[in-house]
Amino acid sequence: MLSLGDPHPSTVGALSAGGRPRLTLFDPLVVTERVGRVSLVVWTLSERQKSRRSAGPRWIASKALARAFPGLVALWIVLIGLTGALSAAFALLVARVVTQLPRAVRDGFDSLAGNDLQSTLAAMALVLVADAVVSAGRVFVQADLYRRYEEYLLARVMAATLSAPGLALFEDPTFADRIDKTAVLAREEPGDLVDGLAEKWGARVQGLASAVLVATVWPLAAVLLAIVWILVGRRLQADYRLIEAEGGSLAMRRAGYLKNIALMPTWAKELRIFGLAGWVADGYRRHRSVVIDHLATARRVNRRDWVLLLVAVIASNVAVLLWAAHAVIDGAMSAGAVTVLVQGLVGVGMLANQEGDLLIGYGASRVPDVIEVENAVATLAERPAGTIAALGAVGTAAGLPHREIRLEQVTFSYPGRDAPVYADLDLRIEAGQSLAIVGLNGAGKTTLAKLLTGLETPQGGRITIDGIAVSEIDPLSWRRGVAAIFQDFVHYQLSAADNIGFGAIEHLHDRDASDRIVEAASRAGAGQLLAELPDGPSTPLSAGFAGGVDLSGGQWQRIALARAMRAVQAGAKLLILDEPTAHLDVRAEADLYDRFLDLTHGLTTIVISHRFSTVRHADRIVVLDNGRISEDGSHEQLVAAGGTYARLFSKQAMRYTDAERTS
Ligand SMILES: Nc1ncnc2c1ncn2[C@@H]1O[C@H](COP(=O)(O)OP(=O)(O)OP(=O)(O)O)[C@@H](O)[C@H]1O
Repeated sequence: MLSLGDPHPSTVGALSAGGRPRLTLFDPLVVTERVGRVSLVVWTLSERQKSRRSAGPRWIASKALARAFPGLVALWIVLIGLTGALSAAFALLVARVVTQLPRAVRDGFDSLAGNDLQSTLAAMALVLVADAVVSAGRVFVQADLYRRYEEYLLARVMAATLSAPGLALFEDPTFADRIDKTAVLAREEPGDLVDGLAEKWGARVQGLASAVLVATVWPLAAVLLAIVWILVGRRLQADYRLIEAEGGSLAMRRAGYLKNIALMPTWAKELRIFGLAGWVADGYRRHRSVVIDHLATARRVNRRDWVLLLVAVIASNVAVLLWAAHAVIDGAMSAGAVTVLVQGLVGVGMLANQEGDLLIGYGASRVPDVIEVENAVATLAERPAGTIAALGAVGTAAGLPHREIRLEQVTFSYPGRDAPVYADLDLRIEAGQSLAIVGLNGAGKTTLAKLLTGLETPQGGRITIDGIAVSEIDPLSWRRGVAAIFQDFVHYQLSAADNIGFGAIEHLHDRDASDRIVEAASRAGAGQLLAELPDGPSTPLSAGFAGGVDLSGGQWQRIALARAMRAVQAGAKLLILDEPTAHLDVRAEADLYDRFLDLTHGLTTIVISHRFSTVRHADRIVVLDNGRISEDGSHEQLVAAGGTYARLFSKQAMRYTDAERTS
């Protein structure tokens, strides 16, 4: 234990039995402290209550960090603690030098006092070396923890969102918001939590070490200063958290969204055409200013507290210094004790440091959402018992359907929507046949495709494939047997080969993969397109990449069809195409359908389309109207029936004839 020479007896002597300074000069402060004590306690409790309410994410994130890397976190805490201890030790040694130096100068450096001084200087050198080593270790461990924590969290985010078995999670407004937030995490720096914690706890340890220094001279002063600075810190923290709680973070998100609109090339066309640039810039400024206003409001609302706290800080520091000066004049306090006291006074203010809090809040803000999404995914992923039994010894859905797909009394509503898309829908789709689904916008055509692929689960009734309920089939196994291209298919900013090869990802690196991709492309009418790309199938499909090209809507559609064809090559037996020819010109569409029967021979195909030139090729057509099947039959049968189909068909046919006449 390092001692300070002999400041203590005199210091202790400066205190009365009750621990109160005997100097009457400080009585007003003590009185003020007593008068204010009750209100300060009440205020502290209410602040604690407030901060506890918003401390959730911080606590959850810190717990996640500690659980993920217990060893590294323990080492990091020890190093932070050591930094504080070493700085306190250094301050004590400085005070010791101040005490020993005059005696050593008086008696000479070979004297006993000189030897004492030399030992103290050697100890200081040791502390400095130890501090350098500990600080370097801390920086290293912290950087490592930062990187590992980010990787760990991003892996959790990706695992959680990617393992969601269907779309239910994305379509539930509560979870859609959460998923949005977790996705944002990938672009942020969640590791800031580590830096924030280091900053916050580093400051606390330093402040505490300084308070201990003050306490070695005057314990009551240490307690008083610590309380005042902690209250200042709490006020600062409450102000920052007020911004978060009262819409500051929402405004930040909105500002971030507008910033993305302004900077993303995909938005560039609309921004210019509709003249939205000014609106975006204004909105961005407005939302940013909300954050600043919140801060200003918080400061205004708490002005009285701030004045009180400032007075308390100044008064307590001045009081302690005056008391020290008085004690020195009285000869009751040594130079060493004064040195310790002054160093402690400066450092104890670190207890109010809240810089880390913002970083912690920033780094931790999304973690509860990640956990919520994980929990929701885990609940959704629980499959009913009997999955394997239902599929028999094979245990796979590949190759199905052999017989039929059947929807029995299917009821389905989207979360947050009152009206069901389907109520008691019955439909039997014969295996090996082509079925076209038509209907007005919003009739439920795409929803049907989502239900058949198991992306959505009906709330009532059941969907069976050869008698096995889709809900009982492993979704991965089922989807491997389905080739589906939705209206909003993904334009992967990757090579054309990857865009097509993703139809059978498990064969992407097969030796004959390139040949199969070229074959799938030519079956989908994209052979020439592929051949004309600057670098053939290896060409990136985005001008944003070196050597890349942008495709037209129709060209993208051919690539998507080629992707479906690649899945069919790999064994998919159900082909679902949602508006497959919407972007194709009339000739390309006719060309595709000339070969369509050939391409889809033996497959169960479901085509959703508004184009009757596409639809009429199907073996069977059903008309969806308000979630019900209103007409069912072949093109000829439905035209002859003279219902909705016939009416819509003749309207479209007339439009085409008019268009042909005028062209
Ligand atoms: N994710 C969703 N969340 C809530 N409602 C949805 C969602 N997707 C679709 N809907 C609603 O469900 C109904 C059926 O939509 P669906 O996309 O199946 O229609 P559609 O017949 O394919 O329409 P379109 O011809 O315009 O593509 C519509 O009323 C639509 O607003």
